[in-house]
Amino acid sequence: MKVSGLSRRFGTTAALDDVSFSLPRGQVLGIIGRSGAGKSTLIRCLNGLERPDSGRVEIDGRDIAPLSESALQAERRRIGMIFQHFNLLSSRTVLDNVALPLKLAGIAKRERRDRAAALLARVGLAGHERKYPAQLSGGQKQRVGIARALASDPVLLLCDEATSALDPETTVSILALLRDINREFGLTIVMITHEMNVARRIADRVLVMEKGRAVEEGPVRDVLTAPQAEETRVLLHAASLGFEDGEGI
Ligand SMILES: Nc1ncnc2c1ncn2[C@@H]1O[C@H](COP(=O)(O)OP(=O)(O)OP(=O)(O)O)[C@@H](O)[C@H]1O
Repeated sequence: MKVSGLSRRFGTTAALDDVSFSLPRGQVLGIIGRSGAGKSTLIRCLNGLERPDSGRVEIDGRDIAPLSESALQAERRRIGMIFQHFNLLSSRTVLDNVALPLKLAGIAKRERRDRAAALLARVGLAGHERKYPAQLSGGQKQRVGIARALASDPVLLLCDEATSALDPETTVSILALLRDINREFGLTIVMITHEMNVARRIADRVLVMEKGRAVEEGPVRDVLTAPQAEETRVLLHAASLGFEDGEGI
């Protein structure tokens, strides 16, 4: 994936200001920044929900920024997404939640049920197929979210604060699952988080955002051990104090 010169303004606010980075296929990128830094706007540009004012978003060599709405919809099928609050359909069973993207893609019932069941087994939820989301723990709900995101066989998985609603132990198990899936499927993952410790556990590379700008980008080890930007040092300091709610620092 390659992002170049991405900018997006809302009135006088530069939510994204000339952001560029690239990520080799199969790697995990952690995007870190405080509240308001531009992380959500960036991830929305990566899945085409937000149109940038300028710049390119190349996924598998194709710029998605200028695509028509219908072309974008097709492109979005290759991009999986998981969310902080899971976004599951409460009136559908776990199996149906995972099978839904396959239904929308026109896959026959038998096949989509088989594939959904296999994905649920892969994320550790065999035996839970007929339950409803309300009967699951937060970590189990996120496992359903991950299975659903994988259903359409994506080339890119976007994670929007995917562990922020989970307790520390569950966070560790979800990050481990995402790391396993990254390795097993060679899936490229972009994860936005306000927690340095989340990036530390899973990312190959880290991008630090501040006020719409990418102030630092590099291999996770370099960024953690020899931070170049003041904002990176502030975020690392907050993490070392075990105090990572971006509102407070
Ligand atoms: N639709 C919008 N209309 C107006 N301003 C917006 C809009 N979306 C984002 N902004 C502004 O752009 C800036 C970046 O917001 P963004 O939500 O991308 O940051 P963030 O890093 O994701 O923050 P958080 O961690 O709180 O979600 C903020 O100043 C925000 O107020």
